[in-house]
Amino acid sequence: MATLSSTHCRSYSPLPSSSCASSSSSSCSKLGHRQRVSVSSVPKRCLAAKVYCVQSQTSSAGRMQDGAMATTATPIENETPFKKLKDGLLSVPSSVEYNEAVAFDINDKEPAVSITVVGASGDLAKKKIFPALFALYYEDCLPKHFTVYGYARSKMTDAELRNMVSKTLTCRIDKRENCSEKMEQFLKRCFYHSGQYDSQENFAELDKKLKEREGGRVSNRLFYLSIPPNIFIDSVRCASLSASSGNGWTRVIVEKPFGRDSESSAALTKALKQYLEEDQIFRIDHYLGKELVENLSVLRFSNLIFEPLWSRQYIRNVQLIFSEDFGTEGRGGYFDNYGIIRDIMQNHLLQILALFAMETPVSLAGEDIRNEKVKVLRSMRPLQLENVVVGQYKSHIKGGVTYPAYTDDKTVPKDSLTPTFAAAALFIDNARWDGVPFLMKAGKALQTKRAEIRVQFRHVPGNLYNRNFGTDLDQATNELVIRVQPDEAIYLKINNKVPGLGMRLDRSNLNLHYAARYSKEIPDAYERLLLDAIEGERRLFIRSDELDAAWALFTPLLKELEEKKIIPEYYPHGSRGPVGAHYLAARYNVRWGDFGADQ
Ligand SMILES: NC(=O)C1=CN([C@@H]2O[C@H](COP(=O)(O)OP(=O)(O)OC[C@H]3O[C@@H](n4cnc5c(N)ncnc54)[C@H](OP(=O)(O)O)[C@@H]3O)[C@@H](O)[C@H]2O)C=CC1
Ligand SMILES: O=C1O[C@H](COP(=O)(O)O)[C@@H](O)[C@H](O)[C@H]1O
Repeated sequence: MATLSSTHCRSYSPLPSSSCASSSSSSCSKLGHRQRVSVSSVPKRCLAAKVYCVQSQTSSAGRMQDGAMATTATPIENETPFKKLKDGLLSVPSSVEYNEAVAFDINDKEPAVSITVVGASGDLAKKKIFPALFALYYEDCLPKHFTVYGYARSKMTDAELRNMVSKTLTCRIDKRENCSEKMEQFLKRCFYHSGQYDSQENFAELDKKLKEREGGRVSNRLFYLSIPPNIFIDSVRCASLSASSGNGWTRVIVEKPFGRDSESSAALTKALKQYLEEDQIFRIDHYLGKELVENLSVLRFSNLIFEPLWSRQYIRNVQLIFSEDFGTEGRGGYFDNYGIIRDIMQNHLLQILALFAMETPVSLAGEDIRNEKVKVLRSMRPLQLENVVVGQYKSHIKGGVTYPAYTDDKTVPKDSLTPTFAAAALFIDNARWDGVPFLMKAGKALQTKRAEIRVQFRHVPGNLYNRNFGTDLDQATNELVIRVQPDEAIYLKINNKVPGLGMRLDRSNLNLHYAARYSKEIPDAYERLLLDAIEGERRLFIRSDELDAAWALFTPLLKELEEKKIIPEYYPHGSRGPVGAHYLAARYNVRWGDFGADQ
């Protein structure tokens, strides 16, 4: 089994030492019990600093610890339940079914990493989390001594979990060489424990099993809360009190929704912080793990040609577009309580906007980037009802097929007014973006599936070629399109002379089409984010003050929509969405870029 090397999975340079050291020291001071130590086995991104925090065994009861590594760890052979053999290897009790890694070398002091997927029987776990873990394993990106535990109420044996996981492991790795062998090896590292989410006793049983697998090593534990939000707190409480690591770090990935509004989000954060420090909470927004979203900063800050144009001086408007060509199928129950604004705009699109519009961070360190994101979010105007259009899809018959209405879903009330579509104009009141409309559009059951950022530039002043464009000068402005998905691409629409003796201009694309340019597959967002959480890299996770700022923008609007019972504009399933979105854009002299003839 390959170990996690600093260059294998990722080849970016480690963070500057100051960034790691500063984040470590802040968590040290907060807990009070921690001391700083140097250790040899460190996450890759902190190689330069090698500074960790250690929490003594007498730390505040029930609180999980992060950044902790045992300083004077009891020698492994004293703690391990495994029997010592010659050559320094340990054998495993026969009841333990494990792969080659069971033969622990006592000289190998690499920590164990236990990943517990809470809600392992659910949709997200099957669809995204297990496949992402497998892909990381396939790429040799998981730590040497890792174990995956599924935890949920459903009764399942280890074998049944493995069967479930193998059936749903439909990931990008599928067609690769040795996939089935690798899968077999991976599945041997997967186990299951059935328990209630509010039972300390059940989590204590899990803890016991984790300890067996960890074999007396320093244990680092990652809990992924892949469960409905109403059971987040119970699970965190029980995991914290009964199954947090005694000598390593403990981190918790929390899935959205992080509340429904400012109040409920603050209450959730407060409740989580009874058991966790902020730096142990990894609030996931999987859009931040998408390749082209990750690339936004590279595009802006490492190319001279973009950053100087990145302001009101040259940019007319920015469009953030999300559309899906299917409805809420199967998730209507969840969706009806949230709607498209909370499901997509307040998180995914707003996060992209923040990365797009933030000022240059001091460094690439997670806290520096998150500081800039918070600043730009706090410079934004809360959304106004008159700047928003909401819609809901209705049934539509096409080619003899009937596509259902949103309210045809049995888990959705017949009279639901929940928006499945929304368009909004947002504004950032700072020097860089004053007056520039940021238009967002998100919808389900539309004509296409896409997520993209469109940047429309201003007209060329005194353009010598104006007459070649006819009257529609707007058609002649440059547009930069960052196509997040599908078929990732970055292209810039330019005016170009059509070859020939005459002088005819057309619109052509300078096109960076990922599939054509890069032979390497694009990893799934969950792979990147899981690896980040294991490595303690928080850059792509949402900090609580960011979350507060995000909710502050949307909460007044959401309340008004609900209190006034605003009726959505109905649009046919599979259409381009409500026409109201065009009127909204037109009010700001904008045309949606995704509807042009040459999108
Ligand atoms: N599915 C998706 O595509 C996405 C999901 N999310 C978020 O991820 C989290 C998990 O989503 P998903 O997997 O779809 O959720 P599920 O509804 O599939 O729930 C996950 C598991 O939680 C348990 N569970 C479900 N409902 C309850 C309940 N009322 N009380 C106690 N346990 C319950 C079930 O396990 P058991 O009965 O075995 O205990 C279930 O298998 C949610 O917060 C969701 O909002 C975020 C983005 C996308
Ligand atoms: O968070 C969510 O995202 C998905 C879309 O994710 P994608 O990676 O497939 O684009 C969306 O379908 C879902 O409603 C929402 O909760």
